Amino acid sequence: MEMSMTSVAGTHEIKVLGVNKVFGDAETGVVALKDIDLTIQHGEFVCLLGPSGCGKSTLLNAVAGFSLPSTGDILVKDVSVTKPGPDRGMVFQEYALFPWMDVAKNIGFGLEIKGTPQAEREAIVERLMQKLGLSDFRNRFPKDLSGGMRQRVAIARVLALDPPIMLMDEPFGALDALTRRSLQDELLRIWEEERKTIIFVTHSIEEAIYLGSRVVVLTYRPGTVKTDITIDIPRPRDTSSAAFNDMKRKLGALVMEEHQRFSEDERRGGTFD
Ligand SMILES: Nc1ncnc2c1ncn2[C@@H]1O[C@H](COP(=O)(O)OP(=O)(O)OP(=O)(O)O)[C@@H](O)[C@H]1O
Repeated sequence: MEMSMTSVAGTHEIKVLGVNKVFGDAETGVVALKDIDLTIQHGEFVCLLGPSGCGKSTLLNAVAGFSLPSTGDILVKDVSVTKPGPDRGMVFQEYALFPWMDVAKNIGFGLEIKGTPQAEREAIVERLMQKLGLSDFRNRFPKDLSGGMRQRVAIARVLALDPPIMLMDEPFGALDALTRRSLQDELLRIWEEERKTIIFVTHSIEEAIYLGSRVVVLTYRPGTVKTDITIDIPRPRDTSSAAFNDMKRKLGALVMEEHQRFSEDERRGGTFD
């Protein structure tokens, strides 16, 4: 499968402007994010990378509108984010499926709430089940699915609402290596076909380089932008190529610096959790 690097860049979609986030008291609280500025264009695949506690989820949740910045602003298409909205779909690591609904119902649930007519709803669910290889599992319940299948359902459920922006918080973190790679490939295919803007949180340097058109490395507390780098390795990316490994070394050194700060904090019995 030939994949090009071309995304429909040009129009900015998300602007993070001087964002700070403090949990707790302004004086004594945890500064999770400090002076974050980012502009993300339509069609970019941005990976947020960094060790535990550097504020990746905090930043993603702020873009999602789940937890707003203490100061600064986040704009989506020039409109300030104040709450979650249908333009931003979130996929979590923990699947977040409804255990009492089968696969087809889980995928169609958001459409049902939205009042999409049944015939249209069924057509969308059908298309997504085919796209994600779920057709044979349509009547299964989440408890009878593997982790990889559950995550496919979670992705299909977000895609059903067709948000231009997908926010993904370590969605493949709990999967084994082979399942993870096949879901990464499916996500890339969907990104290409559906022209989504994706912000994807990961701990994994290899995953960030494999997926991202851009990788943003955050520093360990307070979370600031340490590096913001375009990944222009041609797709499909060969993880054993020299270019891939050069990038891995470069980003690995940067992430390691932050990981050491995290470890020192941990040794001091630090305040992280
Ligand atoms: N609700 C909260 N109350 C207090 N502190 C919080 C809260 N949420 C996050 N933090 C703190 O903010 C910092 C950033 O947390 P965040 O979860 O965003 O990091 P992360 O990079 O996503 O880490 P991980 O990869 O472990 O999820 C951490 O030090 C964390 O302890």
